[in-house]
Amino acid sequence: MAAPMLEVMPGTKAHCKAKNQKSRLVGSRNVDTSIEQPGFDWKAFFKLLRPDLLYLISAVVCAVAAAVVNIQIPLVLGEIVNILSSFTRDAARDFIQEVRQPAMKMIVYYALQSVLTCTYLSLLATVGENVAARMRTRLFDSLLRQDIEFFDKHKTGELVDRLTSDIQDFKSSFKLCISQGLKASTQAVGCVGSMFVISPKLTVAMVTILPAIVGVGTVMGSGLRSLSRSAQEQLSKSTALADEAIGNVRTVRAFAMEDKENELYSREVEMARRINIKLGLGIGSFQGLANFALNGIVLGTLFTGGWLMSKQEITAGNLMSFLVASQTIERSLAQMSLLFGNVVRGMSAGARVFEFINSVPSIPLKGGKKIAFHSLMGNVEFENVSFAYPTRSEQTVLNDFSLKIRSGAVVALVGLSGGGKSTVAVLLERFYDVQKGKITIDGYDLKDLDPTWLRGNAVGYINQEPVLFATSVMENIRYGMPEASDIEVIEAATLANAHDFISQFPEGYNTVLGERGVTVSGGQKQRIAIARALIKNPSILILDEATSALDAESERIVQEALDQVIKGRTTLVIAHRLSTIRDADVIAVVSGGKIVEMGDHTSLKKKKGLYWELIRQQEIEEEINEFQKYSHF
Ligand SMILES: Nc1ncnc2c1ncn2[C@@H]1O[C@H](COP(=O)(O)OP(=O)(O)OP(=O)(O)O)[C@@H](O)[C@H]1O
Repeated sequence: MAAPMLEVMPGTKAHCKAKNQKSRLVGSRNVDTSIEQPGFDWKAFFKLLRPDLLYLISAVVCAVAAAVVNIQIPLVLGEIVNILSSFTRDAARDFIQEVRQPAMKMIVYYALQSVLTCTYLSLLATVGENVAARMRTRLFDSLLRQDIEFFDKHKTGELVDRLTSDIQDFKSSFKLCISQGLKASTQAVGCVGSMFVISPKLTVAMVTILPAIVGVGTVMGSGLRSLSRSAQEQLSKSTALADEAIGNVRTVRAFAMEDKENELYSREVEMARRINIKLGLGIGSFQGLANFALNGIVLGTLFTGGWLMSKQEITAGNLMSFLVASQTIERSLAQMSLLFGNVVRGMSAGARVFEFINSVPSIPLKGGKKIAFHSLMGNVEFENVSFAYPTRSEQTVLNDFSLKIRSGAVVALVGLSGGGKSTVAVLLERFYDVQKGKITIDGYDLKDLDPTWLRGNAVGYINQEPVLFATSVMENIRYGMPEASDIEVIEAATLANAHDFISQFPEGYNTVLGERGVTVSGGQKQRIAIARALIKNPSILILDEATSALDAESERIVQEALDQVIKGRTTLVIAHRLSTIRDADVIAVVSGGKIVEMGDHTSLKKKKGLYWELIRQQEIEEEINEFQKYSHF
């Protein structure tokens, strides 16, 4: 019977657009500022700072000392002005003689100030770099220890952003805070003190208006802080998007999605731009208002000071000193207001970094029982396991799932897509903990076994798309057992049917693979991955669709390698192509998170159940493939 045909007229466009066309960004497009932001963890920060405490204290002392010297300068300046003005009345005295002492004092202060500035800046640079490096390594360490669930929730770009720009922001804000903030605040306080000595009346008049200015500043500040957080979140989002597109550039190219990706990225960047402009306007207004207030103070000082001078209460030199001191305060406060935006940014960046540093995974990497190699039999059992992925807790993937794999047996899991086969594999690796029931190896609950031992020694995992690293073939295989010798690497490669093709590379085992191993074919990549899993000599092997991404010839070669390596090991094979599992001791058919049929190939085929259906389906697919292959003749 002829298949019904869809007639397409020339020039007709098929419109199959979804009603609400969505992108891969849906659900994460808007910055939700209502989400509670983490507070800055001072305790964790001081812990990081502790090794450099001596440097920091020295830097603080030098910064404060430089500020104190700065406070002295207006006083000496006042002294000089008083001498100068006395010469307008009585010019017969020796000017050099009288001005020498305050001038020398001034030179010493200037020299001291530059030495102190150089010292505290160098010390601060050291402390800043040390703290940032410590922060980076702690954060990276903490990220690598997080549950797999954590990586389901966070995008790679977002995490990389915390490692790079957040730490950079925090470091520069920290350095500025000490170098400029501390210096400026000491100067401001010190100058207020010396102004009080010069003229209490004038100082009191000036200081009374300060609380109002500080109050307005605080209110504006808290608004700017939350805006700054939103800006950073949004920027992380756009970085995550770019990271995903660049990291998967082949898929982007294959679907000709460059323009679409660019459009998506531009949209996110546009949002970041808008928030940042808003933030810039906020910081600008803040600084503008601060400048206005400070200039008002200068004018007020001149006015009040002039009035006091007219009443002979202060001298011209005193007013000069007062003005220079008030200008130093002005400069300091202006510096502090400039610093403000930076500190806001730095604090929220730091809070975000500490949030991840402090995040404790529910499955620790280490701790628990290790079964000695010679007594590890490899009996695996799933006992009434129920499981839902934490990010989708409402969807039960495994429902009262039970499966027993005796030591050395090859058990194949087959079934419809989405039935939960790969989930069985990731649970055996303990990437997630089950919510009900238990999984045991040789009778030990997986939760009582050391996870590092489990993944590093007991279980070998090979999946459909193994990821290799951008290093040599030798190092990629050694990744399975870092202490392995070159000979052991070659032995593993030989067992995995990989030695011959590796030897044919001009640089053999030293050939460097591209990022994620893009410079080798799928079949070669798979065999290197098999060697990498084999080198740790695991007792239990999981082959998750290990050959399904390969063409027929590569599949045959890789299958040959796998046949070799599964011998004597408990093996869980997850497969779509039923032809690859004909040698399995037991075939378990999974559907709806349960095993619905179990037996060997012949018995299952006789039952005419789901397995039989799958075989029929595959035969039909193979027929269609064959037909398509030759249809062009
Ligand atoms: N990390 C995850 N977070 C949330 N849900 C997931 C996750 N991984 C898989 N799922 C969901 O769990 C269900 C089972 O997926 P699983 O990968 O185990 O199926 P499968 O039988 O191996 O399918 P296939 O044969 O297509 O690989 C699916 O509905 C899938 O969408």
